[in-house]
Amino acid sequence: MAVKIAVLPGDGIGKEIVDEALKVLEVLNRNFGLDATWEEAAIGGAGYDEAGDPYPEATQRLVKACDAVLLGAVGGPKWEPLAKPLRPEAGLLRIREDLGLFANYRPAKVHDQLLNASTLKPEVISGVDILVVRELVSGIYFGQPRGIEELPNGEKRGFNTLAYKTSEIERIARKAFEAARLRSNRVCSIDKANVLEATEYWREVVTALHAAEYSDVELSHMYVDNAAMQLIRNPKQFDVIVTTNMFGDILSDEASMLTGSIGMLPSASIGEEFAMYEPIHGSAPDIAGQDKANPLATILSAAMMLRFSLNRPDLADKVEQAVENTLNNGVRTVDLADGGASVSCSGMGDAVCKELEALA
Ligand SMILES: NC(=O)c1ccc[n+]([C@@H]2O[C@H](COP(=O)([O-])OP(=O)(O)OC[C@H]3O[C@@H](n4cnc5c(N)ncnc54)[C@H](O)[C@@H]3O)[C@@H](O)[C@H]2O)c1
Ligand SMILES: CC(C)[C@H](C(=O)O)[C@@H](O)C(=O)O
Ligand SMILES: [Mg+2]
Repeated sequence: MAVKIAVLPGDGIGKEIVDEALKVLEVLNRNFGLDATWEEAAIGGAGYDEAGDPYPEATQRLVKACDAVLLGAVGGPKWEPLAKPLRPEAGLLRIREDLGLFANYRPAKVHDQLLNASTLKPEVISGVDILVVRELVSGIYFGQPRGIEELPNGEKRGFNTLAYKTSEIERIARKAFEAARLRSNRVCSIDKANVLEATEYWREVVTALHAAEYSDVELSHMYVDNAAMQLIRNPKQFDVIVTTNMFGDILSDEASMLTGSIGMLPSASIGEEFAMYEPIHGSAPDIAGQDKANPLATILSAAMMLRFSLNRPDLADKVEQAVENTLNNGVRTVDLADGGASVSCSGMGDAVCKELEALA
C-alpha cells in the first residue's frame, strides 16, 4: 500500500539526521517492498525564515494530508531573540497541539554493545528497558494563564499554570497501562503529589483508573525527585513510566544517558488521528553542520513510524536489527565512541543501510 510521509527536518542537525533516516526508507523502498513517498516542509526556525511562522500553514496542510510525520529537531541561537510565539519551539508545541498528539512514547533501551559509552556501571545499566510515556499536550507547557507581568509595586514576575483535567490524565494513563500489558506489566506513575495539587489529582485519577480497569497491571507511584535519583541508582526497577509533560521531558533526557547518548532515543507522539516521530534530542547547535550527530535516534524513530503508523512491523524489526548489527560491528558516532574511532553522521547512516541491505 502506498504511504506518504511528511518530513520536517527543522533546524540545526535536523536535516543531517533526517537525511540518514530517509536513506534507510529508500533502502526499504528498493529492497523490501515499502511503497513510501515523502514531501518536505518547514518547521521551527526554518518555518520562521521561510514563512514568518514556526508552524507555517503549508506545513499544517501537508501533515494532515499524510500518513505520518517524521521530524528532526527545532531551535537554535539564531532565533532566541524572537518573541516566544515566533520561536522555533512554539512551532513544535503547536504541531503537537494541532495534531492532538497527547501520548509521547520515549523508549530507553540499553544496547549491551554500548555499555562503555555510558558513565554508569555496566551491572547497573545492562538490560535496562524503560518506556517513558509522557503527556504531551497539556500540563505546565500549555496551562493558562501564563506570561510575564508587571506588579503594582513595579516589580515584574513570570508565571505559568500547571493543571490537569480528569480526561487528560485518564487517556495518558490508559496508554501507559496498555503498553505495560505488552511488556513487563509494571507502571510507575511519577508526580509531585506531596506539593502540587495538579499532580495530587493526577495520582488520584491514575489510582482510580487502575482499580477500575487495570488491576492486573502492577502500579506504583513515585515523587519526581526520588525518580530522578532512582533512574541512576537502579534503573532496572522501572518498566513503564507515566508522567506529566514537563517531568517526562526531563526524565527522558536523563534516561537517555543510561543508553550512552541522547542520540539513541527515538520517540513516537500519538493522538486519536495523527502521529509524529522524532528523536528526543534537540537541534544540537554546538555540532550542527559538522556531519557528526548521531542519526540512530531518528532512524529508530522511523522504525517506530513503520510499526505504529505504516502498518509494517516487519520492516520496523528489520531496521532495528540493522541498527543492532551496525553496533555489533563496532560502528560508533563520536558521542558513542568513548574516545575511540568514530564515523560521521552520514557514515553511520550508510553503515545501517548496508546492514539493512544484507537482511533483504
Ligand atoms: N524536539 C526538539 O526539537 C528539541 C528538543 C530539545 C531541544 N530543542 C532545542 O534545541 C536547541 C538546543 O538545545 P539543547 O542544547 O538544550 O539540547 P540538544 O538536545 O540540542 O543538545 C544537548 C547536547 O546533546 C548533544 N546532542 C543532541 N543530539 C545529539 C545527537 N543526535 N548526536 C550527538 N550529540 C547530540 C548536543 O551536541 C548537545 O551537546 C534549543 O533551541 C532547544 O530549544 C529542540
Ligand atoms: C523544544 C522543546 C519544546 C521540547 C519539549 O520541551 O517538549 C523538547 O525539549 C523535547 O523534548 O521534545
Ligand atoms: Mg526535551
